Amino acid sequence: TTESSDVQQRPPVVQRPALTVPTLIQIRDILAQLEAPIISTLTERFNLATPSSLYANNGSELLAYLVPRELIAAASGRYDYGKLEYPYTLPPVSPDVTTRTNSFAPGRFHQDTFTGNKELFDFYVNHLVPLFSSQSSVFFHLDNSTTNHDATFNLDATLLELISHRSHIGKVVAESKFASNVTGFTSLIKSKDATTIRALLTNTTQETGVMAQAATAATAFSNAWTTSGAAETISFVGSLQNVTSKLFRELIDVTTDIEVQYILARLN
Ligand SMILES: O=C(O)C(=O)C[C@]1(C(=O)O)C=C[C@@H](O)C=C1
Repeated sequence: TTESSDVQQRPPVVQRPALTVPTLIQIRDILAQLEAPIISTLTERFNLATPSSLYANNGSELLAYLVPRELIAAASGRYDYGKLEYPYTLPPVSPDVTTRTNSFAPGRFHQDTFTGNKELFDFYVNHLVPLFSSQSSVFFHLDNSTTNHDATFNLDATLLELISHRSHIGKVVAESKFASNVTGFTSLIKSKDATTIRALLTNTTQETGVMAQAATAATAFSNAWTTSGAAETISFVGSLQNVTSKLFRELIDVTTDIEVQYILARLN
C-alpha cells in the first residue's frame, strides 16, 4: 500500500539526548579505570602463539571476524549516542549540528564523525601483533597443534574494543576542556589551527602518570602469570613491559587526535 511504502521511505527520527560531560578530574579517573582491563587482556593475548599468516593483508581476516560481532553489538545498543563506543567495520555515525535554536552549550556532548579506529587497527596489526612472540601455548590439543585461531581473534576483538573505547573518551575530555576555555578554543577553531589546539590539549605531566600506571599494571599482571606457575621465558616480564608501553604511547596519541578532531568540529 501507499502507506507502508511511505513508512519505508521516511528516515527514522533519532532523538538525541542532551548529555553533559563529567569534569576533567572525573574523566581522568575513568581513563585510569580502563588501564587494568586493557593490560589484563593484553597479557592474555601476549601469551598466545601468533602465526603471522593470520594477519596477512593488513589484518583482513581479523577485520572480517569483527563484522558479525559488531552487528550483534550494534543491535544491543553498544554504539548508541553517547556510549563513546565506535565500531571498526560499520558505517560512520551522523554528526550533531549546531543551530540557532540549539547552540550546544559548552559542557554538552556534540557528536562528530571522526573515529581513531583505522589508526588503532593499523597500529595493532602492524606494530603490536609482530611483538606477540610467545612460543608456548596455553591450549592443549590432542592433535599437537598449538594455536587456537578463534580464541586469538576473540582476544584481539576484546582488546580492540577496549582500546577504542578508551581513545574515544577523548571526545568528552575535549568537551570538558572546551567548556573551561571557550574563548581560547573558539578563535582557534575558526582559524582551523590544529597545531595550537593540540598543544593546548596536551598535558605531559598527565601523560607521564598514565605511562607509569600502565608500567605498574604490566608488572603486576606478568608477576601474576609467573608466580601462578605459567611456563614463561626469562624475557616475558620485560617484553610485556615493552608492549604495554608501546600500546599506551599510541593510546595517548590517538586519544589526542580524537580530542583535536572533536574540537575542530565543535562549532559545526
Ligand atoms: O588527561 C588529559 O588531559 C587528556 O587529554 C588525556 C591524555 C590521555 O590520553 O591519557 C591525552 C593527552 C594529554 O596530553 C594527557 C592525557
